[in-house]
Amino acid sequence: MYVVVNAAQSVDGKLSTRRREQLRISGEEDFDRVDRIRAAADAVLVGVGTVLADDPHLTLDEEARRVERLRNGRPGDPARVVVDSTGRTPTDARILDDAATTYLLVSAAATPERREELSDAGAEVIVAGEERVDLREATDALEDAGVGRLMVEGGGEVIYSCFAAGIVDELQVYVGSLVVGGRDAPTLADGEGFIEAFPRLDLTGIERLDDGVVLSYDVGERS
Ligand SMILES: NC(=O)c1ccc[n+]([C@@H]2O[C@H](COP(=O)([O-])OP(=O)(O)OC[C@H]3O[C@@H](n4cnc5c(N)ncnc54)[C@H](O)[C@@H]3O)[C@@H](O)[C@H]2O)c1
Ligand SMILES: Nc1nc(=O)c(N)c(NC[C@H](O)[C@H](O)[C@H](O)COP(=O)(O)O)[nH]1
Repeated sequence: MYVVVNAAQSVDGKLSTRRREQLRISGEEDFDRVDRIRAAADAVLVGVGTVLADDPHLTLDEEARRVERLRNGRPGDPARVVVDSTGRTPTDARILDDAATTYLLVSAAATPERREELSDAGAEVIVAGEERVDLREATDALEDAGVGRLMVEGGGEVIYSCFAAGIVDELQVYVGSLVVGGRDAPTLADGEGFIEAFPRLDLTGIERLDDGVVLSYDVGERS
């Protein structure tokens, strides 16, 4: 499976404010770029923290659907995926509407009753891991379900875990021209943090978009 991570951050590396409210960092041109990455993916993944904070829909806008998906010969929207150990995704979350298939990656910590409620709400529930979701096992299961290209849209906890699991091939970061600050505001990679063997990146592109810049990287070995 090929995994591309995309996020928008402030110049000081924050994905949102310390209140974890959705913050518009991207401009129109950057949201169009995000749509193109979504369109090229078989599935778009977020953490349950993002679902609870933003209630995202994760579908394509009309233009991207028309131009990108049909051109790739794959009409419709990519699947949506939530990393959600205990199944905290609300059954009325926008991500569980019938606009596209939605996989909920839970762990053994999600009760059978909760798994059933989420299946009844329309989710395809995949169990991987004991406490937290085991991302390697879960992405293998997604690959078996036909997901060859996965876009990870955040948030910071999940992006860190994807790097820690060694599953990221490419990173695209939009750096918006603002300072958010706050030691408790989510950053591009939260989690425990690396203290040795850091993921090393090869810078493959720099592009000015709106008032900010898109940095593109291929992900190399940890060292
Ligand atoms: N600017 C952007 O591009 C962007 C993108 C997405 C989210 N956001 C923002 O990020 C914030 C949410 O990010 P977050 O870091 O709180 O949450 P997150 O979306 O990264 O979800 C993290 C949660 O997922 C669950 N989880 C289960 N297994 C896990 C595993 N193996 N690794 C990591 N998490 C696992 C845990 O409950 C954990 O708390 C919101 O404020 C949202 O607006 C910004
Ligand atoms: N690229 C990008 N720039 C931003 O300025 C911003 N705030 C996000 N945030 C990503 C987060 O995951 C959002 O929840 C989804 O972008 C919402 O997706 P929908 O529009 O509901 O499909 N992403």
